Amino acid sequence: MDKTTVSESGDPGMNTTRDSSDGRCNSSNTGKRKMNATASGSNENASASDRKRKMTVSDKESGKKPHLSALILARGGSKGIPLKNIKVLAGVPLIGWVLRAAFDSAVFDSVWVSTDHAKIAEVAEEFGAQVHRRSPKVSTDSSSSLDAIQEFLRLHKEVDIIGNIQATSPCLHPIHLQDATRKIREDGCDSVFSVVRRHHFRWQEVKTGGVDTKPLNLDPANRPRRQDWDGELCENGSFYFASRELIEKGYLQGGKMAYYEMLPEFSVDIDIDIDWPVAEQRVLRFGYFGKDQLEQVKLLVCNIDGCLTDGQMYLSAGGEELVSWNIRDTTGISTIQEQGVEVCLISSRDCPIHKLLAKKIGCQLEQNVANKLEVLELWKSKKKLSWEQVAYIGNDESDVECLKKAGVSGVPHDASSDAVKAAGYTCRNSAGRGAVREFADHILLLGEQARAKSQQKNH
Ligand SMILES: CC(=O)N[C@H]1[C@H]([C@H](O)[C@H](O)CO)O[C@](OP(=O)(O)OC[C@H]2O[C@@H](n3ccc(N)nc3=O)[C@H](O)[C@@H]2O)(C(=O)O)C[C@@H]1O
Repeated sequence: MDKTTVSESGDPGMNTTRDSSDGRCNSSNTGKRKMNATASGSNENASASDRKRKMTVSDKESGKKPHLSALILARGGSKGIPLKNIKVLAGVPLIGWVLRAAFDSAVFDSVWVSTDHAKIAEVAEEFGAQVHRRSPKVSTDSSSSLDAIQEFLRLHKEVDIIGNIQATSPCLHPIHLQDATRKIREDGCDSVFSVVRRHHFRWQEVKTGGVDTKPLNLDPANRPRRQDWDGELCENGSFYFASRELIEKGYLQGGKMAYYEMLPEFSVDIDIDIDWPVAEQRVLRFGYFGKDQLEQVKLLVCNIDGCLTDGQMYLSAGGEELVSWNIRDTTGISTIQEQGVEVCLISSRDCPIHKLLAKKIGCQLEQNVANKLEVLELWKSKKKLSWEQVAYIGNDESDVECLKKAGVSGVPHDASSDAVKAAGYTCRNSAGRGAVREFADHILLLGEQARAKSQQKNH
């Protein structure tokens, strides 16, 4: 059966659409804004064996807890945006955003990325996911998500339920996945998918009878005001949970269905390249930045060479060493200092110009450092800070340990691959070309989020 048939038979959102096509805008219970199971729990497209199988999903009799796998599909051949699934969005490769939410939700028995591309596999493993190397057959432009999920299930017999999370919706939070999982595990749903409520009047294109269009979900003689209409539920593409049995039969939605309503600010769906900058802004405001971001950063330590400078050495004819830096970066440092974050500079070299620079921008400086972590630990304990209050930006192997320890860590775009792996944030800008400014902005934004979160907690 195709997707349309499935939806028509059971999706409460689709029922709203159908009823509205003759001008009636059907009300649903808006009190249940967050999560709403199919009211009747009816199983219009499920056979008797489907129902029996549902027992298997909840596995009440055997007592075995069904294995729930998060599965992120990330093929390499995306058309609009090349290698979209690992393109860095606000400092994190696209799949990283949803992988972080999946792990922190702690609801999955396993977390997988299905890919046909070596680099995507590498990034997936860096984020802790297991990798399913899928066949080229389910990786073409015309292969559907369902094809790829079915292939995964054929090769992973231990999995009972799939939570297919789309990387193209990066504003996902652990709470969304926890709520959806409850619908599966506790309420016995066979499938749950995410939606967003929209108040769009839709018109159908008509090609016959001299008429161009007809209304699909409104009566032009009686146009409802937004506040008098509950709107419609639209798939927002964030996730689709479904039991093995449903998927094997060719459905992602069916059986006892529930939808999970996400607020519009979390409903991002990157489809084409112009969506990217909008998604970036959205994720900075509403994305999930991990569990440990509630502390305000109090100290930023910056490796001078290869972060503040571009790592180039200049010599004058007289043999004098010259260093250049970018005013954007020093402005970033001043801005963060004004916000109460102390900035310290560190370098493995000894250079008189570093001293002048540090004095000019009012930073403590440690030069000739053989072990940067030792210095970082010393500053941290002298200033009585926790690691969560320390941010570090570095660019090469000697920075890796500091990047791993600091609560907030960043690297310029052109940092070494070891440093990139160890850091939480990869700047769009390169060393000496605005990376430090960008990282400072990132820290300030995290600070805003921390403040917002603690205000929410206090209310
Ligand atoms: C579950 C499902 O049907 N997902 C489809 C979604 C969904 O209908 C919408 O998001 C709803 O808003 O639409 C598509 O969405 P899109 O093509 O962007 O794919 C979503 C994510 O899944 C990966 N993918 C998809 C298919 C496949 N065979 N392998 C994959 O790795 C993509 O790389 C991307 O990260 C579409 O626009 O064509 C195609 C997707 O297949």
